[in-house]
Amino acid sequence: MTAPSVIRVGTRASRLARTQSGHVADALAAALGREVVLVDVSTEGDTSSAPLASFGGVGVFVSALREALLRGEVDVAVHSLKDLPTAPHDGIALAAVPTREDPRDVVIARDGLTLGELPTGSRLGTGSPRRASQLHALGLGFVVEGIRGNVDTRIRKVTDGELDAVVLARAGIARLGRLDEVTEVLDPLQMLPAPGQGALAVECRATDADLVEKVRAALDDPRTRAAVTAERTVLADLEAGCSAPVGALAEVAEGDDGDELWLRAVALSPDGGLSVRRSATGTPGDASEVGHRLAKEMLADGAGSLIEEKVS
Ligand SMILES: NCc1[nH]cc(CCC(=O)O)c1CC(=O)O
Repeated sequence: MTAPSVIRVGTRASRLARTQSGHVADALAAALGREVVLVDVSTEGDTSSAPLASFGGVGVFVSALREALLRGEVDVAVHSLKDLPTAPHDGIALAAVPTREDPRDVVIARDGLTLGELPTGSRLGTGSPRRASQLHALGLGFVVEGIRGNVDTRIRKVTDGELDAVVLARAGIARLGRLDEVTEVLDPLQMLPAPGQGALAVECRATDADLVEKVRAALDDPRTRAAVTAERTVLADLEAGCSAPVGALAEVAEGDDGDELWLRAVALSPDGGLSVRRSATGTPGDASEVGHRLAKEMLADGAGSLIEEKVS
């Protein structure tokens, strides 16, 4: 028998992606006792500063890594789970969903301010329609400006005085070691995170059954997997029925009869003036069923028409 070969972990080249992939690589090396190396895979999303929507949305970050995986250039691909399209990809297995970071969004504002302390007319940066509509929904008269670029670039817009605040995922800030700059952690009651936020997706070629099994055994957290399954099921069903911004968060907690899953979701009109907000409970084993049930209820309650209700 030949010695086990090196495991190549593909990563985007941004500091956040390299940090995330580095953690996964270290954990794999420790669990499997194999040599693991990081391989940079550059994507159009990293090299272009054009609006994401103009070249296929956040899916561009994912597809370059998946292509490298399918071409056999890398053996494992690490993504931010919230960037993954909801439809499964042929030939790609979601080998592991590691334990999630805190999924909440945070504010980094000038002068240590919170959202409630920022004056009317403050300029807030976010490229996310979900964050923009939930910020508008607070009714505080914020001016929301579209921004993109990596996390460090976004924070610099506040430091440079170009913006009063930015809203970002706490998980990314934590992974970059910049939590001390956070001025407020947003309660999901006001700002429901993106489905899958704070979680990673570790993918392998589906044909690599042995590696899929080893990666799963080493890194998968069934509670996180159940939570993100529920969230992404809501997103997929709502995407099919409406194109409004969607937030969703599932939490798994120990109950009297085993683990319980609690799912909350919101769909909003772009100006935040209208929203459908619902919750549902079930068990982690029924994660998809809970998601389907909640989405069905939201669509029945008008989530599908939010986008048309846009007020000029
Ligand atoms: N939108 C891009 C993106 N994809 C994943 C993260 C952060 C890490 C995560 O949510 O897992 C970010 C930055 C952000 O939204 O602040």
